[in-house]
Amino acid sequence: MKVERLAIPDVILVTPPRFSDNRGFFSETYNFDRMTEAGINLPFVQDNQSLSCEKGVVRGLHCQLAPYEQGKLVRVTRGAIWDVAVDARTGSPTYGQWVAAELSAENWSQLWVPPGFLHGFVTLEENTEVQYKCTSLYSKVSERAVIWNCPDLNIDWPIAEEEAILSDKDKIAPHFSAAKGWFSYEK
Ligand SMILES: Cc1cn([C@H]2C[C@H](O)[C@@H](COP(=O)(O)OP(=O)(O)O[C@H]3O[C@H](C)C(=O)[C@H](O)[C@H]3O)O2)c(=O)[nH]c1=O
Repeated sequence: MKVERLAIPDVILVTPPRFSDNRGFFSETYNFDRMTEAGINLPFVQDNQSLSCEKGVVRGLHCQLAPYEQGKLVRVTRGAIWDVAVDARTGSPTYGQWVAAELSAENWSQLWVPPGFLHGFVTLEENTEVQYKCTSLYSKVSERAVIWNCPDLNIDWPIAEEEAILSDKDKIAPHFSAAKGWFSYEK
């Protein structure tokens, strides 16, 4: 399995092997030993799947506060996304910095977004299906959001603001300054 630590090294891009033949393909999309070797070693308790019908759908930037902070292992089974992780851990040397990767059904890559990060993506194709494993259960009361195009973060989204398709909730999310103290950094 290909493993790449991104510019924020706690965020890891993995690409499991895919075995093709005349019938199609087979892939172990999650293997505990291989993911542990790659540095993704928290237990998962919930699988999520979302379908975004249009190109330009933006979901995020979201997280859940302790004790429900979530690590997420994100993959795309149809279409493509530009997946973003923002370091929200107060005291981190990369606090307020972001990394991104294109995940698609074609490249088969998965992104590990650790607890303490905000997560969001924009779809690059219509009818994009995203599946992700979470290390904590959903807790509506623990959910927090930061506006996707926050000027404090300066994320280089591959779409114009006017093209973004957002939920009502995401349209009114606060700036990143609201995230101070949400998470703390442990070396
Ligand atoms: C996240 C979640 C949502 N829901 C329900 C709550 C709403 O009735 C409905 C849609 O939720 P929401 O609009 O928050 O879905 P997204 O905008 O895709 O949120 C996700 O977007 C970004 C990319 C994330 O990383 C998070 O996993 C998550 O916040 O699903 C549940 O029942 N369980 C859940 O775990």
